[in-house]
Amino acid sequence: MSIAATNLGWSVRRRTILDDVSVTVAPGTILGLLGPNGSGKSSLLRLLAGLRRPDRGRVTLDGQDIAGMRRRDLARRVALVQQHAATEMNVTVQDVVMLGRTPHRAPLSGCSAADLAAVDTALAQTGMTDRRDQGWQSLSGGERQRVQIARALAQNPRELFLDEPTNHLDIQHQLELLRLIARLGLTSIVALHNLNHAAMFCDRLLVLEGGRVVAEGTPDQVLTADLLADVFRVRCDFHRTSDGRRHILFR
Ligand SMILES: Nc1ncnc2c1ncn2[C@@H]1O[C@H](COP(=O)(O)OP(=O)(O)OP(=O)(O)O)[C@@H](O)[C@H]1O
Repeated sequence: MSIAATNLGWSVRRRTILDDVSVTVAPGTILGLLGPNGSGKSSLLRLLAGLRRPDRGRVTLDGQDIAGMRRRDLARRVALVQQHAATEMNVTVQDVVMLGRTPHRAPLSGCSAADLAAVDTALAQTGMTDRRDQGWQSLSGGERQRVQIARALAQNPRELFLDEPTNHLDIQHQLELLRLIARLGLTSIVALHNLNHAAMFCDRLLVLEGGRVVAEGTPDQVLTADLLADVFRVRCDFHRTSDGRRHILFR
């Protein structure tokens, strides 16, 4: 297993946000994290990326507990794109993407050829090459989202965690981004609200409700009429896409 979490629990001021959550993701596969608003998806991603310590349970990377890893070592292999990632300073797109190289650079050293090459590749992968000199503040919401993803890719992660990465993107860019994530072949965990995109692009799905895991498995196993009614409070029919994927038709 590349990443595994066992029996994670996290509470804030005696309110339980995550309760007994276990997750494993096989190397090179995509796990879709689903659940209604407030079910704990972002909180779980932050625990998995080591930004918060769980109160109970542990997260391991290739069997090593991340609690014992140096922050820099963790940042060299795990990248998290959070919702509403903001940068207040007056910086260019290239500057933001270069931030992804921080864990790979020696303190106070300049950019190496490898740093510049990684930034070029990340800009190209996200279709932002021709915006590299544009100011961050002047970008649209969708463009900012793509730049944040470029920053994560410049980090050269082996594990990539994305919190609703398709927010703000038009449909073409939503699909392009999900195709890109699938092509990268990284171990990815992606919180998504679009259940059909989850069925199209994820190898496995994990559904949270009230901070607990209520379903886990392949899209066909998880996206059932009963689960959609119980957890998401919607009624639906199903259809198969030409490539055999489950497609939900909401009533
Ligand atoms: N630092 C915090 N302090 C207090 N409550 C928090 C904190 N972080 C998260 N919560 C609460 O935990 C619950 C889960 O939040 P989280 O953001 O993880 O949900 P989510 O599934 O990502 O939601 P959404 O789909 O709306 O983005 C929410 O009720 C939220 O208010």
